[in-house]
This record gives sequence, C-alpha cells and structure tokens, in this order.
Amino acid sequence: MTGPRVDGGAAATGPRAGGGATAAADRGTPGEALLVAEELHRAFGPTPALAGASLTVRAGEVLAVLGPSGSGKSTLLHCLAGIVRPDSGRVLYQGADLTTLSDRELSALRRGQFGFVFQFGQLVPELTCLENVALPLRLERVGRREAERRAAEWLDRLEVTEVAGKRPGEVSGGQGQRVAVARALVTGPRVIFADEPTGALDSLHGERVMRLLTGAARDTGAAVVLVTHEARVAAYSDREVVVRDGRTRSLEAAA
Ligand SMILES: Nc1ncnc2c1ncn2[C@@H]1O[C@H](COP(=O)(O)OP(=O)(O)OP(=O)(O)O)[C@@H](O)[C@H]1O
Repeated sequence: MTGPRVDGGAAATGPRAGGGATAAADRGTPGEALLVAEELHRAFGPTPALAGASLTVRAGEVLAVLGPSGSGKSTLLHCLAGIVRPDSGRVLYQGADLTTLSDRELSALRRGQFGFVFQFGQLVPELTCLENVALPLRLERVGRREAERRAAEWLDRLEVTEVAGKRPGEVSGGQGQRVAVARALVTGPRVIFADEPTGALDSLHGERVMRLLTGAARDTGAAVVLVTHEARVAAYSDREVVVRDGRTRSLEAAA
C-alpha cells in the first residue's frame, strides 16, 4: 500500500498552479475516494461526540457536513484531519490509516496536504496579513522572498491585496477570512477543512468568502470539507452529509 505524500504541496507555485489537465493528473482522478472515515467513535469523558460516523471525501469535491449544534460535526472534521484521534474506527487518506501514524507524521501530513479555515482566531496577530499567508511556506523552508511573492499572489486571488501590510487586528472580519483562505491554499493542499468559515460574517461577506473559497479550491483541484449549519453556505457544495447524534447520513446535493 502506498502511503500518503507527507512532503510538501508547498512545491506548488501560484494560485493557478493546480488548474488544468497536468495538475489534475498530479492530484488523482476527480471523484476518486481521497479520505475515508469508517465507523468512528469518539467520546469526551462521558459525552459521546461520534457514535459510528462514516464518510468519504472524493478528490476535488466540495462536501458540506451539516447538522444541529453538538451533533459531532467539528469532532468528525478534526478526526478526518488527524487533529483528534478516534477511540475506534479508521481514517484512511489515500489508503493509509491516519490512526496508526505518529504525532510527528500527522503533523507533516497536515502541513503538506491539508489546509484549514476556522471561524475565528487563526491568524497570528503580530504578523502582517502577507506574513500570515507566507507562514505555512516558511514552515516548509521556502525562502522569504519566494514565500512572500506567492503569498501576494494568493492575496490578489482572494481580492484582498490592500491588507498585505496590515495586521489582522486592523482588517475587517470578511477581509480576515479571505486572508485565512489564502493562507489555507498557499501550500497547494489536497484537502481544505473549513469549520463554519463564515460563521462570524454577515450574509454578503459570507457569500463572498464562500465564492472565493470554493472557486479557488475548484481551480486548484483541492477537495473541501465544509462544516456548517447554514443551508445558504451548504449551497456551495457538491454533496451534503448530515450528522445527528454522532452518526452520518448522506443527502444528494440540491444542485
Ligand atoms: N474538547 C471537548 N471536550 C469535551 N467535550 C467536547 C469536546 N469537543 C466536543 N465535545 C462535545 O462533543 C459533542 C459534539 O461536539 P462537536 O463540537 O463535534 O459538535 P458540532 O456539531 O460541531 O457542534 P457546533 O455546531 O455547536 O459547533 C458535544 O456534546 C460537545 O460538547
């Protein structure tokens, strides 16, 4: 069995790097199973968060994970991303079982293959927005000039060039989320995990973030796992899965 590539997607270049037939070949066949969760159970003390959740993320798709508050959506996302270890069940990424990897291997996998967008607090307040976007590349040992050049391209792609020299505390919520999306995409990840990415935004700014996030993911061939409780946000997905009481149920997407 071939293991996941834990080296960098950081070798990818600019925002358009993943587009086109060549990149599609690098990224596997669209629609193939990329990330598979099988019968996940996870409790926090006496609270069962997941009680037999199963899910497949296919290459290049935007998958919405819906469900009521406390149903287990974030825990499922964290298990899929190798942040939380399930008590039982497996998470297969390109056929390799994440639950058997060491913390160090998981961390390399997350850095090289995954991108993250959360609701709040993901940008480093002391760094400028440009430095924030360049940071994942710097962690992959890309030189400062090259990292900042690529970060600037991504800020442009996310229509937020004007905040490059500002710190996160000096920009609006919508601008900050677009910077966070740029940072999630800059390394050329194969999967983007987005947990309520528009939860703190009004509908206009939320729609803009979703349009740019899903547009950029489609251009680069990245899959998106999108946790939301809003139908308006889920409308950007190709497919929906509902979590209830720690279990999953598939729905066909409306579109
Ligand atoms: N770190 C933790 N410690 C204790 N309990 C937790 C922890 N994380 C999750 N839980 C509990 O597990 C259950 C599922 O939580 P989870 O955050 O996965 O649900 P969710 O569907 O994402 O909820 P929300 O939509 O409100 O964010 C809840 O009862 C929650 O209180």
